[in-house]
Amino acid sequence: MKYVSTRGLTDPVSFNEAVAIGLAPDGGLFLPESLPDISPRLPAWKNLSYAELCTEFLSIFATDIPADVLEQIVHRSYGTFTHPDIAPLRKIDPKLYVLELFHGPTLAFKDFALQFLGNLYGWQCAQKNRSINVLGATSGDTGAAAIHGLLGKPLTAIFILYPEGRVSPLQERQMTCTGAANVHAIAIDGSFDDAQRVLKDIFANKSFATQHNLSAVNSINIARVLAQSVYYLYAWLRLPEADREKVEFVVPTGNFGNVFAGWLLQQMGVPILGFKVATNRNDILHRLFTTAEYRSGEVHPSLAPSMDIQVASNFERFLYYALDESPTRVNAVLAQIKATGSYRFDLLNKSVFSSSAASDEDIAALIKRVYERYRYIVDPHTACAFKDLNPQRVSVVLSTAHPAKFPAAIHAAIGQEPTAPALDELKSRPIVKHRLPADAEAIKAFITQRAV
Ligand SMILES: Cc1ncc(COP(=O)(O)O)c(C=O)c1O
Ligand SMILES: N[C@@H](CCOP(=O)(O)O)C(=O)O
Repeated sequence: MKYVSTRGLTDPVSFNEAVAIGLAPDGGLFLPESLPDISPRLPAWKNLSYAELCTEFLSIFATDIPADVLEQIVHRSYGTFTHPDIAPLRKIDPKLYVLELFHGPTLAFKDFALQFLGNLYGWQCAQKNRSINVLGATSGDTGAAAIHGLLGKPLTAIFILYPEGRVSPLQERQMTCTGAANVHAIAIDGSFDDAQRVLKDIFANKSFATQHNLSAVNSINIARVLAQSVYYLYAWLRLPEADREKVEFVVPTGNFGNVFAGWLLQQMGVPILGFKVATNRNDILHRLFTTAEYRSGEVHPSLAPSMDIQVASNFERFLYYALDESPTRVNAVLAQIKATGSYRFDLLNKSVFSSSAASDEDIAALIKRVYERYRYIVDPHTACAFKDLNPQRVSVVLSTAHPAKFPAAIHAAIGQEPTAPALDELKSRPIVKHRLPADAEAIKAFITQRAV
């Protein structure tokens, strides 16, 4: 299987290369050169464990990794999860399920792909006997999960950019209290969008990226997306047949990586009826799916900080398919958005997406309502997904983070503070972080001094 860039100016590369480079040299995002039809395999996959299913699924894409190596990497990655089902699917109402994605080491859905990616990078480094410098941007959870995926790996340094004051205190502690010398948490002045823009600028500087063997942990990396597709598949296989036919996955959305991973699976023949994009007050994608106009705006802090995003990087991947896999058309649309800040699409009637946007007031009310109705505590991101559920469908809400990561918002809504031992132990550790401007030159100078 080869991987092509959404912008069409990069020669196709193998899975290992696409993972190692992260962002395509032409600034585009890698995608499989063609999507397989996996529908004939579904019956045989029904009773597989999470790790077995993941190995089967990824072996279709990671064709340049030996089968036994892939199997070991996958089993090691999900061995760190605390729930035996890895991604338990809980039925909380006749037409409502919650897919719990927070049983990994950092208590957020990012662990699914980043435990895998960390072990994959470890194998690549050992194979080639070379070091890598991993660069990521985070609004809270990717950074923590990437750091914990790479912690203790030899030949590796990790640089994570996050917006100062705009991640939850415990998310910040997960990134800054590791005590590891190869972890560099960099608080920048600005928003997550600023951090992501700087990151893309740095990756676009080919000589710098090559000189330092820069690798990406954000969902610009195709390994992230494919590893995240697996939990949709796992959940779909566990639904009763009658529910499968009506299922809509409801996905708290920021950078569009999570929901895109599910949509991609549908393109491979898994009969999923729809996807609901649940945003917070930063509702660019909700406006897009309701008005067909993409218009970027300013980012506003919210009670669901990891979704405080206006420039959703994986939207480019969706665009590629929506524009008939034509890089020329993708480039033209991106150029118009860059020049004018907006674009009107005529493609949305083809789409299976619906959407919602939750204000901070909504989030607090939804946490309370879900607790009162189901005795179930959801974190502020997951709460967004409970807004305006479609009564005609069976909803599977993706629970993207453990509520203990956001104790203040939960306490304000229901008067309780959920806890988790992994977070409690961080509270007494010293914070080590660096403050830098959201400026590519400043970050590059910092990386140059500390790269391995
Ligand atoms: C807890 C949580 N929920 C939802 C999201 C949004 O996911 P995505 O950026 O893949 O759309 C994030 C950030 O990625 C997150 O950390
Ligand atoms: N919400 C994310 C933002 C980065 O998203 P990614 O999926 O591209 O890594 C975060 O928690 O950092």
